[in-house]
Amino acid sequence: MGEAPAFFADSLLGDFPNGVDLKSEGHKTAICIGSKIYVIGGADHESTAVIGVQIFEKSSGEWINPTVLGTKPKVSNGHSAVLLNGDRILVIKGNSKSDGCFWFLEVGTPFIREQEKTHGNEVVAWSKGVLGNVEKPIVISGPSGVGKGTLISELMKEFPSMFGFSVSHTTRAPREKEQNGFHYHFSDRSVMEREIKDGKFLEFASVHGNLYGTSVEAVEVVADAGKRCILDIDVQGARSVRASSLDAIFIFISPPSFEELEKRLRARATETEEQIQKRLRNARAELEQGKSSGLFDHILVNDDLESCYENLKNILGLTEGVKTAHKTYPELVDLPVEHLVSKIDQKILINCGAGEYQKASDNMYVICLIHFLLCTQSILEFWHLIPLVQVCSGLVFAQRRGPRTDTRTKSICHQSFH
Ligand SMILES: Nc1ncnc2c1ncn2[C@@H]1O[C@H](COP(=O)(O)OP(=O)(O)OP(=O)(O)O)[C@@H](O)[C@H]1O
Ligand SMILES: Nc1nc2c(ncn2[C@@H]2O[C@H](COP(=O)(O)O)[C@@H](O)[C@H]2O)c(=O)[nH]1
Repeated sequence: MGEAPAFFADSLLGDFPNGVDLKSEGHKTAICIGSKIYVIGGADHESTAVIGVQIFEKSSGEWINPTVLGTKPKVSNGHSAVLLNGDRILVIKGNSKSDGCFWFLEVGTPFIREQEKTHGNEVVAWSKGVLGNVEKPIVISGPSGVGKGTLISELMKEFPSMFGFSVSHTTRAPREKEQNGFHYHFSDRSVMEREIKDGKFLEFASVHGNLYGTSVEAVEVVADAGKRCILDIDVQGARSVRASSLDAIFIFISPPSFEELEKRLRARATETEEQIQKRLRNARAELEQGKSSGLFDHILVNDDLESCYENLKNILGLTEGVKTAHKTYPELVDLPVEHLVSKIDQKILINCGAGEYQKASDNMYVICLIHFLLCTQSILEFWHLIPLVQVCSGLVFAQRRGPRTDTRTKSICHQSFH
């Protein structure tokens, strides 16, 4: 439990407007959700370089230091906060460029509740907002044993509130530590065949003698959680997704050599010798298709795990200093520390105040909150355009980050497979 001055706690027990700026406390903001008050600002209890979060429990009068997941925003000399949908807080840092000032603090979503079970403590999660980018799902393919799952785990560990894994269905038997509903939905062949006929799957394929498939629901569950979806599927599945309406980024993971692939598959010790032979035979075909089909936007060679992971983050625009491609919206603006924020439906109005020779509207911005949608680009453009009609200067905002890449622009990081 944390400590706070008694007069501060007393002021939180009274009525106050959500998002109130507690200037006397060093520009902390307070957001009340049920019996909890989230106080944002000041230094984090672990590092003075990042914005801190504390929870004041009104019923007991206690302060809680939550487990804070995700990349935390650096401290600033002022911010505003507005509650979205009861379980997410939008934090707007003042005195910073508009591409670095929008942050989400997730506080009561299903993801957070799940994490609280694991941590046995209150949990909150930060994620950075990005202007004008639509987050496409990420399809990761490559031969068995190349390290797809390892790379995806790294990504989920570093950005827990940003990405969600699409849990596939399979008819293969579970491995020792695999959990139904988490690693896969393990299914009987007859049941899965019927569900395929019923149109339940976005894609499916027979892989190494078993059926594997991505249900539409698996992708929707991730989208509903406001996260960017990651699919770990084979090349046949990637081709089907490419042909579907799901607009995704396609990444092929290649091994440094065939010998290394075999070594990894054997060292994992999850397959019988017969299965290993089958997977290696299929790997040759997958490597050919991965290199030649023009299906993949990016090919990454997973030689050294750390550098491959860095390359993956570069592609996804997650490395500091990397510019994401094709940012079409809008020009960057400097948001002052003093600004007023209000929320109307899915739009956030930011009033930065008028200068001496300006109209009030000259310094008004509108953010349209766009969640990742399982739909075509044109519908997203439509969403973009609606708020721009009525405002003087358009700031369009997509929750969570992700580069807008040219589809089929091929980048090959590291050396190609030999
Ligand atoms: N760069 C690397 N260097 C050495 N070992 C690695 C590297 N990347 C992953 N591994 C190891 O290789 C093995 C296979 O990795 P992983 O299970 O992630 O492969 P995969 O592509 O997901 O396989 P599958 O398609 O069968 O699920 C694991 O034991 C993992 O620890
Ligand atoms: N087409 C699909 N392929 C999938 C799906 N889920 C996993 N996979 C691929 O299967 C192999 C083997 O996986 P393993 O867990 O048995 O080692 C691997 O290449 C996966 O990418 C899916 O839903 N559709």
